[in-house]
Amino acid sequence: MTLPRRELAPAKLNLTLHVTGQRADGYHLLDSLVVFLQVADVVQIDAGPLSLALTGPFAAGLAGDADNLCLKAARLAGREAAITLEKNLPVASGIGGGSADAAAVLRALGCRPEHPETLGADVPVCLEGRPARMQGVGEMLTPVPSLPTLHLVLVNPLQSLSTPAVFSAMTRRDNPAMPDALPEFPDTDAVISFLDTCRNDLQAPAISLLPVIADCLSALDASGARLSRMSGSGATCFGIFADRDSAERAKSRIGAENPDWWVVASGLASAPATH
Ligand SMILES: C[C@@](CO)(OP(=O)(O)O)[C@H](O)COP(=O)(O)OP(=O)(O)OC[C@H]1O[C@@H](n2ccc(N)nc2=O)[C@H](O)[C@@H]1O
Ligand SMILES: Nc1ncnc2c1ncn2[C@@H]1O[C@H](COP(=O)(O)OP(=O)(O)O)[C@@H](O)[C@H]1O
Repeated sequence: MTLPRRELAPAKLNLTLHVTGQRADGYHLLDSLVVFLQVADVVQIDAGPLSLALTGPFAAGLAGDADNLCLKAARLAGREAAITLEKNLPVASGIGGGSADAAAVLRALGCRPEHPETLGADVPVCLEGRPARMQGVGEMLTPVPSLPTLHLVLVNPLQSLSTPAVFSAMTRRDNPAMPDALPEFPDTDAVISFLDTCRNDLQAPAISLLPVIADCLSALDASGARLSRMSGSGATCFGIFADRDSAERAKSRIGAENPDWWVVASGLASAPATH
């Protein structure tokens, strides 16, 4: 391994998130179409004893403590590493930043642990870094038909929401799964037609706890999104736009009208080079 080594930690987006049941241990069974975005944290690994330095706009949202998922990942890999994390993604926001960071550290260290899910339910899918259907509690991954270029805008109100609290606020836990076979996605219309038949079952409970999420979705709709939805347990919402220009215009408009929100335009990430 040549050092320093730099690895992107792309944001994870749940285009769909069906909650289909609950295990005896309380964890919920999911059926989710997951993609990865160009917007990303960045992990750098240098030689040295295990340490973590934080930079970037959301560094202050994280204590650089032993619980950081970057350090947990290096410990799981059994490796010493001086890690620098550029934190560009808002923390605890439904786009898997912590899981993405852990996966990026494992990729940078060339480590494929047997049980990456011990770091978090989203770590296995982030380690793959490719669009996937994610089932079980995150451990069952199936590759999905290739996706067209998507023009997305992400909106987060920068108010925190606890993942366990959102799961607890669900009124129904045995919702229908996605169809057994996913369709082909030749273009954006095909993606949107399919997504229109799907849901994020955590969206309504998240809005009941944090009503501003409904305002994020309305802002995306009012700015021309062809589809808007929440990702993960929130609070980040995404809109799919017809082309790059309309996505950029929507980003500028929503950002100008809501200066306290995090608003970015992003396409899909390419799959990680190192694997
Ligand atoms: C909901 C999802 C969907 O992709 O995304 P995020 O909102 O985190 O981005 C993930 O499954 C989250 O995965 P992750 O963030 O790794 O969850 P964990 O830290 O393992 O779990 C946090 C807590 O959420 C609840 N939890 C989580 C996952 C799951 N399938 N069922 C649950 O009930 C449990 O109470 C658990 O203790
Ligand atoms: N490197 C990290 N980046 C983000 N969160 C982290 C990290 N390490 C630990 N955490 C903790 O993990 C939790 C989940 O954060 P994150 O993965 O960003 O959100 P989500 O699971 O909603 O997608 C947060 O409460 C945070 O304190």
